[in-house]
Formats: sequence, structure tokens, C-alpha cells
Amino acid sequence: MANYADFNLGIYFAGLEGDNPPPYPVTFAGLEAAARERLEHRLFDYVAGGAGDEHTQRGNVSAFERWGIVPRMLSGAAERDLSIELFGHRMPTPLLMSPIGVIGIMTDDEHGDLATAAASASSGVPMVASTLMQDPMEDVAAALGDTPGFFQLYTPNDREVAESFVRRAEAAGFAGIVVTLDTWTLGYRPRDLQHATFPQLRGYCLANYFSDPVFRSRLAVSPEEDPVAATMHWAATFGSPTLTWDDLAWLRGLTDLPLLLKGICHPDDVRRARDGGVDGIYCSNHGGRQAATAPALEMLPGVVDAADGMPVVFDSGPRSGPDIVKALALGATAVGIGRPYGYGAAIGGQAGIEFVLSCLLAEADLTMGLGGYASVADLTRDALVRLG
Ligand SMILES: Cc1cc2nc3c(=O)[nH]c(=O)nc-3n(C[C@H](O)[C@H](O)[C@H](O)COP(=O)(O)O)c2cc1C
Ligand SMILES: O=C(O)C(=O)c1ccccc1
Repeated sequence: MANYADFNLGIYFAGLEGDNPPPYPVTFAGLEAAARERLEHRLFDYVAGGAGDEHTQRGNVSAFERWGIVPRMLSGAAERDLSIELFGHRMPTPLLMSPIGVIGIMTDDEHGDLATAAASASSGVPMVASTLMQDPMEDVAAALGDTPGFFQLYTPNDREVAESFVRRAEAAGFAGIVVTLDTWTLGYRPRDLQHATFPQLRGYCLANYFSDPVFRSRLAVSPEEDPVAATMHWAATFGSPTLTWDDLAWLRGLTDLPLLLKGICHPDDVRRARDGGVDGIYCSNHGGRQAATAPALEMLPGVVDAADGMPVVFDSGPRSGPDIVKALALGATAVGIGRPYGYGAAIGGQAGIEFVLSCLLAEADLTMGLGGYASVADLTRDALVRLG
């Protein structure tokens, strides 16, 4: 992947050589419009849409507009270091690619999980690989190169399947497990309801299940012989509605790898998670796709305070470099992005994802430079001012 520090200059100099615009849009709005052109319209709506009237996802984005980064002068930020430390790994950037359970079918070749893994390998931006993959997790892990990856677990209502997934993720070499708690049942998603469509119910992105020996042992006939029956078994066991804090000991006991809980936004839940021995919090409202009206960025400072030094990953709403810088200044250890890289995958596969990451990182780098912040550690709440 191109060095993001030279990214903008590279585009301007290429333009000098003639009519040579960048291959993909450089803004989120442009990416979304381009992805809308490329994706089958129901799949586009599935990705772009969310819960209820979609105020929640719009609120995720507008929450960032209420903060300004106050530039400091003569502060020696000519060179920036965007690297962070996460679970003992030095990461070159503060970004993560959040799990997208349909990324597999967002590329033309329907190997979007592998394209994401390859972009992760080339960029050093870790992939949080969804339980819902079009290619099995072992193949995805093998494409990550030297970049650490995380496996996101949706706990099925069949503990032995969950245990099998975690064993496989460990054996495949993932560096941590992210358990998503906010999707034990589906939110009210008007676009998908109107189209009467849901990708996984049509059998997409179930490779981890169909390749799993425990899942397969539950079926009368194999998924190859009867994919519809296998898909219906997935639907019947996907969620785990009765899971409570009492089950955290079971989750913690599944692995010695770093364990993060995704979907936590309340400080009391952070404390319960910490008391239960988790290693990190993934503060998120699922991109506004699950609990309608749930806040995200507004909760981040309280989550960080309650985490008391434990790493906090934040996602839901960042669309630009300044957004990333603001989330870091509010205390996030790392920032996850969802739809932006999904649209990159839709318009250009691996190259499209790499381009989107380059734009975000180039803009975050410039934002830090022009703001006078040389490193992520220099970004504190003092860097921000509340607007309007
Ligand atoms: C199409 C789509 C599929 C998603 N699938 C998953 C998933 O499989 N597992 C999960 O934990 N989160 C999933 N998410 C939520 C993302 O991980 C992330 O929390 C959210 O997209 C962040 O918001 P953003 O899209 O505004 O960046 C999905 C999001 C989208 C848009
Ligand atoms: O669409 C999603 O956001 C998601 O995470 C999901 C939830 C259930 C099944 C498949 C994907």
C-alpha cells in the first residue's frame, strides 16, 4: 500500500502528468455513491441502512461534527507517528477494520473476506474477521500476512459450536477474540424488511458454520447436499438471547487470547466486563443497525474512564481523518471503521480497500500535523473543543 504520508502529494503530482484523477473517490459521500452504482440494490441497502428511521446512524456521524480540534502552532509536528500499542503488538496505525458479515459478497469475485485480509496484510491495519464469512476463517487468517487479526464471535445458541469456533480461531492464528453482544437478535431494519431480504438467510457468508465439524454434526444431511436445511439450522441457532453476565466466566474461559466485548457503551457494563476478566472494550452501537437511538461517541469518554487503562476500541460513525483523531482524543486506543472500507471493497476489491485506508490515514496524519500533534499519545481531550 502507498505510504499514506505521501498520499496527497502523490495524487497532485500524478495530476500534473495529465488528466490523471485518483482511481476512486476521496470522500465518504463519493464512496457511498460509487458503491451504490456497483452493488445489487438490496445488498447496497443492507450495508447502507440501519435500524428504525436511521437517525441513529446519522447521529453517529453528526456527533463528530460537534467537536473541533484546536490547532497548536510551532509545536514540532512535522513528522507524525500514528502507531499504537494494542495487546502487546505495535500497530503502525490506530485503525482497525470492524467486522462486516457480508464483506465476502461485496466484491465482484465473492471473496471479499480474502480481499480484506490481503488489504490488512499490505496496510498493517488489523482485520476483525466476522463469524459470517464467505470463505472459512482458516483461509482468511492465512491471508493476513504479518498483520495480527481478530476473530469476531457471534455466540450461537449452541455452546459447543461457539467453543469450536474459538478453538479454530486460535489454531488459525488470530491474535484476539471479539465477542459481539449487541446482536443477539436483529434490529428493526426497514430497508431490509421492505425488500424482504437478508443475505445470510439466502445462504451467503455461512462458510464458518458449514465447515465446522460441530455445526455439521447437528445436521441430518450435509450443507452440500441440503444447503437450505443447513441455513435454516443456522437461523434457528444464530443468536443467544439468554446470555447474561453470569455467562461471562464461560466466555472468558474459552480462550487465553485477548478477549474484547463489542457493543458495550455503558460505564457500568465496562466495569462488569473488567471485573469478569476481559482484556478490552469495543465501544460501538453497531453502526446504528441494532438498538435504535443508542448513542455511541457520546458514551466514549465515560467508557474510557470506566475502563481504567484497559484498551478501548471505538467504532460507529468515523468517516474521515478528523473523526479518527477526535475519537483518539476522546480516549479510544484504536478506531474501527465499517462502511467506509466496505464501500472500498465494493468498488475496487483489495485495491479499493487499500485506497480508502490510505485516504483516511493520510487525512488523519495531516489533521494531526496541522493541529500540532506529533503522536497519538499527544492527543488528549484538551485537543478538542465543543462546537456550537
Ligand atoms: C453490512 C454490515 C455488516 C456488519 N456485520 C457485522 C458482523 O458480522 N459482526 C459485528 O460484530 N458487527 C458487524 N457490523 C457492525 C460493524 O462491525 C461496525 O460496528 C459498524 O459498521 C461501525 O459503524 P460504521 O459502519 O458507521 O463505521 C456490520 C456492519 C455493517 C455495515
Ligand atoms: O447486519 C449486521 O449488522 C450483522 O452484524 C448481522 C447480524 C445477524 C446476521 C448477519 C449479520
